Amino acid sequence: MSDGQRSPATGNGQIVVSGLTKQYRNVRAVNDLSFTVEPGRVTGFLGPNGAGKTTTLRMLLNLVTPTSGTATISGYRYADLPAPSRHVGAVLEASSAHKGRTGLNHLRVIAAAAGLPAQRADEVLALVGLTPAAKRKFKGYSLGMKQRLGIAAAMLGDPQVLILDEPANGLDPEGIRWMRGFLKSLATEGRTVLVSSHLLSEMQLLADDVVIIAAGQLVRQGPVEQVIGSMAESGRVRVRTPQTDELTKALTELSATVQPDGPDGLLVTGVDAAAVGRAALAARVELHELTTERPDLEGVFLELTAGKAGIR
Ligand SMILES: Nc1ncnc2c1ncn2[C@@H]1O[C@H](COP(=O)(O)OP(=O)(O)OP(=O)(O)O)[C@@H](O)[C@H]1O
Repeated sequence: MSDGQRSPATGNGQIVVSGLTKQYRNVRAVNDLSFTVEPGRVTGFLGPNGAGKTTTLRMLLNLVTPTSGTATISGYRYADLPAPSRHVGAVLEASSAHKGRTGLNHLRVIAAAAGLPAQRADEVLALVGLTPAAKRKFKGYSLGMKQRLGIAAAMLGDPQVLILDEPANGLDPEGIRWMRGFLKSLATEGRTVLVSSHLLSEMQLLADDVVIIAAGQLVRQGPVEQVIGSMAESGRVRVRTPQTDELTKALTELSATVQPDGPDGLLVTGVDAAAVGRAALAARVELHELTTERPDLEGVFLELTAGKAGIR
């Protein structure tokens, strides 16, 4: 609450997912998934379409029953938290509300149902910058305003933990920038912020940590820079040369993997740019370009999830 009151079940805000599995009739949506999410950080939950992100978040929030495994928030299963709405705020899809209701009234109704003071509605509207639209009807809200209203509702109980499913969906660049600043500031206050997304470039700007899943399974978890760095070691070298055949032969002898890239280009993995340059010199091959490609999160993500069908 704004007066600093916290739920008795506040705990540390850590999220622990352990051996979590969800089997639907024909689909194993989540498959023995384990990861942790720390307070004071923004954690990006990444995966291609159908990877199991939404199912995992719904299991965390007790909206879907796991087939096996556990998901806890501050040591409690969501259903066992004494005052869940004061401990965990969630935005699972763009906010829906009674079309004729104003944004402020929408929040007041939710606050009343959760036993929170009506004044909290005004406070959270201000928090998300919607005060000027407080008295406007929901049906006139833009998608960006609806997203903000959803976040405002999630913040009513001043939660330690915030869970958002694709919050940047449909936002314009200004809205995305606002969201980024807002979520970072919540983490700076010591809250746990877990955000699912397939917008990898956005996650690179927003997240401190990432959890990457594909086909229901963990692919990689760690600080963004570490995940990118671990891939950078096996980064690609781009080469342009009029003598592609000679260079391919020389590099293959070094056990490098060489792929053609246009008529005079090669993409080389398994050796660094210096090794490619030395091999070219030794083989008297003329080089027109020699570049190490530093992978960004998008590249890491595609590489890590390659071959794992997202849609199952
Ligand atoms: N209620 C359900 N019944 C049957 N299958 C389901 C159900 N919910 C999800 N699935 C399937 O489980 C898999 C994971 O879906 P989920 O929505 O969790 O993925 P996601 O990573 O959130 O994907 P997206 O980014 O597309 O939202 C998909 O194959 C989906 O079709």
